[in-house]
Formats: sequence, C-alpha cells, structure tokens
Amino acid sequence: MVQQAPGVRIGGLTVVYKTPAGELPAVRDISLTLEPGSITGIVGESGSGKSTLALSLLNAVQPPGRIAAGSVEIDGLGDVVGLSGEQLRKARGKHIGYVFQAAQNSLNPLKTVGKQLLDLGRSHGVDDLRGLVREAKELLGRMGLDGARVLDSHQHELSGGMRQRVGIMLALVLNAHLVVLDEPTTALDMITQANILKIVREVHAERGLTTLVITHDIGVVAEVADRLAVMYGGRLVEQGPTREVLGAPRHPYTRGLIRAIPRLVGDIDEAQALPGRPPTLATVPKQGCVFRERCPLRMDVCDTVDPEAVADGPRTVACHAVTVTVKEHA
Ligand SMILES: Nc1ncnc2c1ncn2[C@@H]1O[C@H](COP(=O)(O)OP(=O)(O)OP(=O)(O)O)[C@@H](O)[C@H]1O
Repeated sequence: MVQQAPGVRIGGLTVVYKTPAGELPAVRDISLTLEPGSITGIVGESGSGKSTLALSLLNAVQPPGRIAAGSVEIDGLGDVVGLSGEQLRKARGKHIGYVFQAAQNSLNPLKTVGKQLLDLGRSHGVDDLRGLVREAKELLGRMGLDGARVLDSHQHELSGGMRQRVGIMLALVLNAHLVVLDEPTTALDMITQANILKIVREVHAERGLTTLVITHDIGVVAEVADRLAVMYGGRLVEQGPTREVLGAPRHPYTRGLIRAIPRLVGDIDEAQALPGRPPTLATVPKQGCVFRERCPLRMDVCDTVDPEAVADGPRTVACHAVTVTVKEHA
C-alpha cells in the first residue's frame, strides 16, 4: 500500500482538566489544519496548551483530562476522537509516530533499547524485524550515534541528548506518515540541535510526511517549520507561513515572543523579555482576550469579547487591535 502524507483537520477542539475549581480548559476551541506534506510548528510559553493539543492528535489525553469538544480528522484514520482501544493502539506508532516531551524518561529502564524496539515492532505486527533493526541503526547513525551500541544499551547508559535521539528514532522507525514531535531537541546543545532538525527536515522530505513540531523555542520553528501557529492561554492567537509570521508578526504576543529572542549577532541587550507571566488554568480569563493582562494594545473590548481568528490570505490572527487596524487599511 502506498501511504501518502495525511492531512489533519482539527476543528473546534476543547480539552479540559479536572481541578479543585471544576473542569477548566487547557485548549479552547482550536481549529487548525495541517496540510499534507507540511511541517507545522506550534510555539508558546510553558502552560499554553501545546502538549495537550499534541496528545489530542493521538487521542491520548489522560484523566484528569478529557477532550470535551471538537474533532481531529486524520486522512486514512477518520476522527481520532471517536477511536478507542485496539484501533487507537494500532494507529499510534504505525500511522502516527510521536516523541513526547518526556521522551528522555519514557524508555523502560529494565530493557535495552533494542529489546524495546523489537517489542514496538511486534506490537504493530512488523514481520521483518531484522529490517526494523537495520532501519533503527540507520536512523541512529544519521543522528550521529553508534546504532549497534545504542540498541545494546539501557536507558541509564545514555545521556539526555542520546535518549532524545532514541525517541526520535522510535517515532520514525515504523514509517508513520504523520509525525508529532513534542520538544524534540530540548536536551541538546545548539550544534546537535541544528543537526537533528536538519535530519527531521530530510526524513520529512524523503518519506513525504506530515509533521507537527511543538516547542517553546521560536528558533526551532524558524529552522524547521513551513507554517507556524502561536498558542497562548489555550487559544491559537496567530498562524500563517513561518517566514511571514516571523518577518511581520501581527499579534502582540507573537511580537513579544520574537523580541524576547537574544540575537546571535547584534546587541544581546536588545532582547526584551516579555513582561509578566503566562496564565495558569486557574487564572486564564474566562471571558475576553486571554492575553490582555500582558498586552500593550489592550482596549476596553478586550475585557469582555474573545477576539475571533480573522483570516487574511494564508494568515489568521485573533486580536481586536490588529483587526481594527486591518479594517482601517482595507
Ligand atoms: N494532568 C493535568 N492536570 C491538571 N492540569 C494539567 C494537567 N496537564 C496539564 N495541565 C495544565 O494544562 C495547561 C496546559 O498544559 P500543557 O502541558 O498542555 O502546556 P504546554 O504549552 O505544553 O506547556 P509545557 O511546555 O510546560 O509542557 C497548563 O496550565 C497545565 O498546568
């Protein structure tokens, strides 16, 4: 069967966690399309809901969380929100490869990496286990590791960066055509990170994948993503082609994130940290704009009306102040 890069359509997705104050949304009414063959990056500060959104793509949100509304349509699989049990287990790994944020700690400490690779293959009905091992060694080799040695190792014998690369190998090795990478390079130094991102791009192009990269590091998406989506307080505040969004950010939060990056060339003092802190589930405003407490463009309407995502060509932005400006110029 010839597999092709699947498209993904997330529609009106809301994910809540049960807290002492009741069920509160970590992801609220998000709609996002991953075009077949694209690399989409999702950025936002800690707590903005990125990992929760990534887990939803696998219908893997665990209690006390649950998907409260919306759909995640994946070509070839249907709406994964409606899948359960065996269907879901099969989809994970074979159709959807993933590296979770905790990849560095998610290996089984009692088994070698090779044994875990074979378990993964068997649980997905792979007949050619030798081929699977060959593929794993090849991927590890490309990421600068000695494949045979790594497969013979236990978790404790590997550094954080090595475990992270093992996680990426496990996400790619079953040849899934939708790949979700949650903070794939956080334990890596800058040079290794650049190398790994290059390999992610290469493998993505060679295999014709649809890839989602979740990161708090806007430099990572700049390096790797075709499209960029920015999350804040569980909402998608801006999205569009990466170059356009980074070159001319519209949402005040995106502008703040970009201004906060220390430049490699130029005056390091020019970087300006975003004032204030991102909200927690308990402090996200229940009405109005989620970003208003930190926003330099705040207007009265922001306190009461949640700004809708307004499309302008390939870009969307959800901000009253920006929408007013766009309308004035129209
Ligand atoms: N199991 C849970 N129970 C209660 N609240 C949770 C749980 N998991 C996540 N949350 C809350 O949901 C919100 C979104 O968390 P999430 O991990 O999705 O964000 P994130 O953007 O990926 O952040 P990080 O980069 O720190 O992982 C946060 O406020 C977080 O505290």
